[in-house]
Amino acid sequence: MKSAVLVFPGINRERDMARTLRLVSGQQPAMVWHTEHELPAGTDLVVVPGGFSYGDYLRCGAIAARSPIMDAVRQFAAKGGLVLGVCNGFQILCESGLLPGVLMRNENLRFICRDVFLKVERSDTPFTRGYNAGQVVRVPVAHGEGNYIADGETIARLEGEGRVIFRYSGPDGMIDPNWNHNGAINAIAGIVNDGGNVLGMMPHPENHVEAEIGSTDGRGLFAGLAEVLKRAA
Ligand SMILES: NC(=O)CC[C@H](N)C(=O)O
Repeated sequence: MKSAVLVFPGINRERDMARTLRLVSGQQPAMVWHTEHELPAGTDLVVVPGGFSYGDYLRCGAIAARSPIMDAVRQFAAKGGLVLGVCNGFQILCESGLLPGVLMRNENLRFICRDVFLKVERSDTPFTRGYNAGQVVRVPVAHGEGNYIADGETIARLEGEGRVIFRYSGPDGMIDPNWNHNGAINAIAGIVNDGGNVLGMMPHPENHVEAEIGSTDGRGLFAGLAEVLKRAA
């Protein structure tokens, strides 16, 4: 698995992501600075990590989305390359037009940092092969702007085409406003683009991959990706 982790000023989760990618795939990812115009040759997975790019000024991810490297990511994605965006990475993918919709301030206007439950809606994507459809996983969130929204037509299309991959749920998989900590429409926690090769999600699966840290529930996402890419190689 030849992965590339993008790095922008203010990003702070890139090392957590790189560590997880190395742990699960055995291969060290390339760290790619935002001013680069090209991805390393042979890249088969681009990861846009979490953090506070440009101090969240304007709107989370809005400035990073205009970085030179994002043109290369757009070209990579247009050819079917796999792109994963986590938290600020999800915000950057929305702001760069790679995913529809936008992440607004959390409904309670507070920064929320805690574990949440996620229902995995589909297991037949390259990102969720390590899970079963309907499985509930526990992963952390840490965001101030995780409240996903899009216009009605876009939401209907995402739902109709099965592109909502993760939803905030209760531990039993129940979708209920009480478990939707940020107020996202339809409890949406993660979506894919129309090609199914770009995934954005607010929670941080990279932080729950080791039993010593309390949970390995995030591991399935990376293990599934590593398996898909090993098979393709
Ligand atoms: N952990 C993160 O990536 C946070 C994203 C963004 N800075 C927010 O607060 O919403």
